[in-house]
Amino acid sequence: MNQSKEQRILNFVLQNAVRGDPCSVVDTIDKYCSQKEWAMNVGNEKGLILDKTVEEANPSVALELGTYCGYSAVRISRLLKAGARLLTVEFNPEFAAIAKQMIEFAGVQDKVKLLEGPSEEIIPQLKKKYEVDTLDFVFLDHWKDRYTPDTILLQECNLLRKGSVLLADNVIFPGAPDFLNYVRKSPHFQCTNYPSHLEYMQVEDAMEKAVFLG
Ligand SMILES: O=C(NCCCCc1cc2cnccc2s1)c1cc(-c2ccc(F)cc2)cc(O)c1O
Ligand SMILES: [Mg+2]
Repeated sequence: MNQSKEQRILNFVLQNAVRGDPCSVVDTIDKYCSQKEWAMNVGNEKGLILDKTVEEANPSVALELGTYCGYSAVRISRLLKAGARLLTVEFNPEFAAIAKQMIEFAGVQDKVKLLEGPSEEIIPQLKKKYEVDTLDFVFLDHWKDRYTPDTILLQECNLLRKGSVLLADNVIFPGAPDFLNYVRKSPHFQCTNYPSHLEYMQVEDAMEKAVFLG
């Protein structure tokens, strides 16, 4: 049975990155995906925007929607302070299995909890089943048409507090126009746009930061 692209990315990391070194895992995925096979990791250009936003938020509890191969889970968790944790949600079992191995190879497994399932099922379980009070940081990188309903669901589940930071990938390409409309029109969010490019391509993209005002 021939391998999936995601399995080839993982194998390249296992053979070329340094075990226990998150930066080498991130750089090795970027090397593979820019030189051999494109894949939907946030990439290094938008990754630097993600890094700065995470460092500024300095979250104790972070949520990522859309794990994929674990690139941004490794990228985010390497910046977390002692005792802080990242909950990352993936819908596709094959991707989740790859991400689990990627996270363990990077040595960040103690900071990351990988949850499998659709966001609309997982979000309402965060408080009781996963002992979350409120979320300090949320990275939206899953189905683009779920950004808005899941932002509303996070509010309905009382998971946001004054100052909670949402950062959304791909608001230009593939695009999340309804999300941009929603957060920019809402009196409950302070928004900032960060123009960038689609990972590994020269196509325009952007990230949107939306800080919850309570
Ligand atoms: O679709 C994208 N990401 C989402 C896929 C994850 C599906 C999930 C749903 C779900 C539901 N609940 C919980 C967890 C999850 S994970 C995506 C696509 C492109 C792209 C694709 C083609 C192209 F030509 C140019 C860009 C670039 C990107 O950076 C992306 O992020
Ligand atoms: Mg993305």
